Amino acid sequence: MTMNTSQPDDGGQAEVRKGLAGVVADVTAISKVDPETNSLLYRGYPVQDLAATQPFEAVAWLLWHGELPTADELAGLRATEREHRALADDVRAAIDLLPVSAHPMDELRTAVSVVGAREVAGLSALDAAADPEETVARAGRLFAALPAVVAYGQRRRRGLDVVEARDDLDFSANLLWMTFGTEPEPVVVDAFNRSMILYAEHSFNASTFTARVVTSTLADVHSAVVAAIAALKGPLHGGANEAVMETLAEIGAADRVAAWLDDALARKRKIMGFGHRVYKHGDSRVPTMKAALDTLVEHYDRPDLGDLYAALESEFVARKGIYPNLDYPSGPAYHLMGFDTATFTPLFVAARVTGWTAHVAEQQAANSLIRPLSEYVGPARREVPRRL
Ligand SMILES: CC(=O)SCCNC(=O)CCNC(=O)[C@H](O)C(C)(C)COP(=O)(O)OP(=O)(O)OC[C@H]1O[C@@H](n2cnc3c(N)ncnc32)[C@H](O)[C@@H]1OP(=O)(O)O
Ligand SMILES: O=C([O-])CC(=O)C(=O)O
Repeated sequence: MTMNTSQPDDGGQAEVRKGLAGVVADVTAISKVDPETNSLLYRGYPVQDLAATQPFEAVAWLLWHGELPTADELAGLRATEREHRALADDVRAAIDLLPVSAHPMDELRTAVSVVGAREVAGLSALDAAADPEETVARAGRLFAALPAVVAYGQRRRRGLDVVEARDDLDFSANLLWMTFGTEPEPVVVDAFNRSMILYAEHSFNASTFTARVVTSTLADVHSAVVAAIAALKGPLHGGANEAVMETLAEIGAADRVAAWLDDALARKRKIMGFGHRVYKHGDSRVPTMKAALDTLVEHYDRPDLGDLYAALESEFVARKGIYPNLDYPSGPAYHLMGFDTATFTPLFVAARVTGWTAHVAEQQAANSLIRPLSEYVGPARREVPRRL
């Protein structure tokens, strides 16, 4: 039999790329991650410049439409966002069926399922898929609805009532308001807005790729987002921002870092918030988020947390040459803002839903079913034994 490298099941000649590492799976015009120049561009714009100058809503529009919005377009997006901010009764009822101890990522996954079922009720699966334009319209409504779910989750765990959305606040300030029920301070809103922009998009990461795989079967955008949330929950991906805070709490103080690391590395523990599949010399977004964290450390007068952060970073980088990723500064930043640790990854969802849905629309516009091959390594063909 002729060996054929494109048919690995036939002869084991294919190169297997474990974890698809280094594989270019498709083209995208949404973002460019360049580990060589340590840069990240959204539709051509450096992310740190967007974080310094734009409201998150404008970046959402940029990801969906390819250009920054005009004043009218931004006003239109903001009007839609405000219109769909309230916690819907069916979403609240579904969350209330879950145990209060449920992880908020599970609440969020459930909430998106409920919204999705409502959005496409009465449509066949084929019609539910929709076109990129309708997908972006649905994405706008979902983006607007998620902050109420995140806020309700944290408040429900704390035994507190829902706080109604406020029309006079932008996306970031309103999310903080609905979570804490207090007037958000501008310095906190600014740090939070930057975090949303930095988290919004990162090419073919695991959750975005998951969303594209689901989309490639012609499933609808809410199905793709449910799957993406599931992928993001894992601590090797979005769940790392929670794990960072657990690590910092476990260490406790800067002077305990060296001994803690001796033990953790001896036990081959992964140090959460460090390392990245693409960036091997540092994450392009960390300096911007670290600057936001520094502002919060000063604002809340928590130099102890700043010292602990710096000590773990310098000790781990010195020992392993592995650098922090975005989750490392985001975890303590969200902690200082007052979010429960379990709420951190849902905040990531509130941001990344923009990137995911931009990818869903891009996949729909030039679709091909995503279905790689595998190299079979199980038993050779054999006869089924006769029943005794
Ligand atoms: C928003 C995001 O999703 S960013 C990523 C968030 N995830 C984390 O912070 C979790 C911790 N980090 C990791 O687990 C990894 O760095 C990943 C999964 C992010 C990237 O992994 P990969 O590119 O597959 O690198 P891989 O896991 O093969 O690591 C290469 C080597 O560095 C080590 N390494 C990588 N990251 C870490 C870490 N955080 N702590 C300890 N060792 C690490 C690995 O153990 C491996 O060592 P080995 O060659 O001796 O076996
Ligand atoms: O790109 C990745 O592999 C992980 C990710 O989503 C990010 O860093 O924002």
